[in-house]
Amino acid sequence: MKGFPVASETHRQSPAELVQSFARFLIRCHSKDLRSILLSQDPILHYPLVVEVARGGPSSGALLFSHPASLLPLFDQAARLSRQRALISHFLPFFLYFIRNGVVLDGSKELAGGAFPKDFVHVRINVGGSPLECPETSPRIGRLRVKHRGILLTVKGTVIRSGAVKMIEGEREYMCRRCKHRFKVQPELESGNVIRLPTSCPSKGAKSCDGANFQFVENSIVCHDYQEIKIQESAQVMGVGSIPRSIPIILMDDLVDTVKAGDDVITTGVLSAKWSSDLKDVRCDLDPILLANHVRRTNELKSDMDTPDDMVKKFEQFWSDFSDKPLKGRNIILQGICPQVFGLFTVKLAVMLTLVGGVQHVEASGTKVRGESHLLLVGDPGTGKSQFLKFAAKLSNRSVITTGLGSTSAGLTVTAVKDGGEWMLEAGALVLADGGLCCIDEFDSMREHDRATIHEAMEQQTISIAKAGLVTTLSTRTIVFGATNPKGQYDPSQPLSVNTTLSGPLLSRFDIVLVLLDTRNPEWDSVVSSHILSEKEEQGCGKDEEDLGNVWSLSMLRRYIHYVKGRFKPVLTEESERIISNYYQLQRRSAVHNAARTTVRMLESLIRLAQAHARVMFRNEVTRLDAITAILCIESSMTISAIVDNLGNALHSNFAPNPDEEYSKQEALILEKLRAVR
Ligand SMILES: Nc1ncnc2c1ncn2[C@@H]1O[C@H](COP(=O)(O)OP(=O)(O)OP(=O)(O)O)[C@@H](O)[C@H]1O
Ligand SMILES: [Zn+2]
Repeated sequence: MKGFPVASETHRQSPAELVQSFARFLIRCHSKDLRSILLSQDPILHYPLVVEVARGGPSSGALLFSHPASLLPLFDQAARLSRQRALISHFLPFFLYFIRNGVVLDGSKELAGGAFPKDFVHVRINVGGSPLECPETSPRIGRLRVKHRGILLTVKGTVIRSGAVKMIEGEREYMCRRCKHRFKVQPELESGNVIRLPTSCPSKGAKSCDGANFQFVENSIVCHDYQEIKIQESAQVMGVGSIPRSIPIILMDDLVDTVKAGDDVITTGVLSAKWSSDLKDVRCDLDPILLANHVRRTNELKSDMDTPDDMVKKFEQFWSDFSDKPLKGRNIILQGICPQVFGLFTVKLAVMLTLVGGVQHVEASGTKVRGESHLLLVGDPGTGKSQFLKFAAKLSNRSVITTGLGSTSAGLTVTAVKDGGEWMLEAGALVLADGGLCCIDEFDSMREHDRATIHEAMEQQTISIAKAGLVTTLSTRTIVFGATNPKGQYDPSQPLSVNTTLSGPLLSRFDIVLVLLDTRNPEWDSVVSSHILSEKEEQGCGKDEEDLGNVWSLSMLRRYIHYVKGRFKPVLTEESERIISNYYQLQRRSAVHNAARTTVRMLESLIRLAQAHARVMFRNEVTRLDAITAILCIESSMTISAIVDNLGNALHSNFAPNPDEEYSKQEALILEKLRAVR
């Protein structure tokens, strides 16, 4: 950062000199920001002035890192001073004009040129990409220790709780009754923002005054907007078995209400401590708390997986090798899903289509139709459901694994909790998985309060809440992958809402519902047992991870899913549109159709699944193949009366030796049935 006062200089300078050198730096490197603050209309708003440490050498940040508490207020003072200077340099032309034309300024608040003086400018330090982003200054939350107290730190995490925005007193002025010396007092964070008066007069005049009687100066209170949030380190960056730690953070002024529960944030601030609330017979502790100087939301930056060009070329080469047998190519990719589980082709296809998803769009009426698909596995014990949940979580760049009860008091959606006497909103699994995948085992064990909110969360992808004075709407653009056991012995003659404790409307939110019935099929059992005993994975994992001819590795699958989701926005061809609409009409007409399932929601599911299949096939166009495959997925979903009756139990579905030939037979069958719809 050219012109930024470096450590050696600043150690020798007095605070006043420091303010001057900071002001010179701000005018030199941030005059545009200062000018835009000047020209903003609202004179009492708090304005952030973001300073990028990355544009300066390590020494410039080092001082700020070690003495933030003393330097940051000087930096704010410098911002005000530099704003005044910018104010002057901005108005010089106007002043000269007024003088030349004898115009007298009436001293009104609005100065010439539409600028207003601003008293609240806060310098925000962005350490992104700078040497201050090293482990010592950017430790994991679980690694914060006493040695970090008082230094400028940067921590990453997900907002799990957010409190109400309040107002606190930031400063009061008093006057010594004896020597009339005026001084300001700030609240003590450690004792819950209590303002304590000094025991004796703090004046440093020639004659020391030992006055202890002070008078409050009217209208000298400076208030600040104030909000407490809590962030938790992402479980994904930790090793298995470690517990994600959390830390409360204080947001003030322009930082309040800038983040919501579920957001991924990078926060720079000063680590301090606060006495825990004094409860009877409970030892008081000093709880760490971070006083935020700058908060960056990183939700949009979530996908940190860029696909290098040589990888894209490999994918393109793979598909040109399989141009004549596309489904053979597709099945090689699918065999990389949960390779330790033998067969279950239908489940692996459904998992892939769910993770890839369709294209979100907004209808003419303005309603947003979600692009994310949801998948539910209903199966007997020991059919591999949890294996798929865990594997799917590893395939997503953001995922939360939980049970229907939820792993925190917030459950699956969101709840209001009392924390240190404060009401705060606590984010549940669906909010924490926003933009990613939420795997929910024992899905039917969901608590009542979640059953009501999960409908909105899965379809509108938002959760509106108004509890304890906290009113907000949180986003849940989350893929839901649920697993549950049937209630007692599965009865194929009964609808799913009877075989599970899940209501029709909730089941209709799932694009695919697969039932894995353990029908004790002897030859299937022998195949699976020899597979498990031989410890070999289906067709063995490719020796060379990069060789796409073998079964794909987990990291290759992750890259592929991330890449096709970002690159392709598949559009339906006329033929695929006609096939999907004919199938939908056929289902609507079928005598035993399941009303809860054959709704417009099923049509949207078909479109999403067909788009997802087009993406898996590396295409930007939804063809007949994709439409028919989407129909076959819905047909295997035991929640409707299938028109193709030989699809059989998803648990015993295996990979066909010649999938392209197998598919042509199924396609002929489906098209035959659809011909009847005219
Ligand atoms: N088709 C299969 N091939 C290989 N292993 C299998 C297959 N089906 C199940 N298993 C094995 O059976 C064990 C049980 O699987 P898992 O725990 O996923 O079952 P589940 O359906 O989640 O059971 P529950 O409903 O009780 O949680 C796992 O070790 C899994 O690898
Ligand atoms: Zn005094």
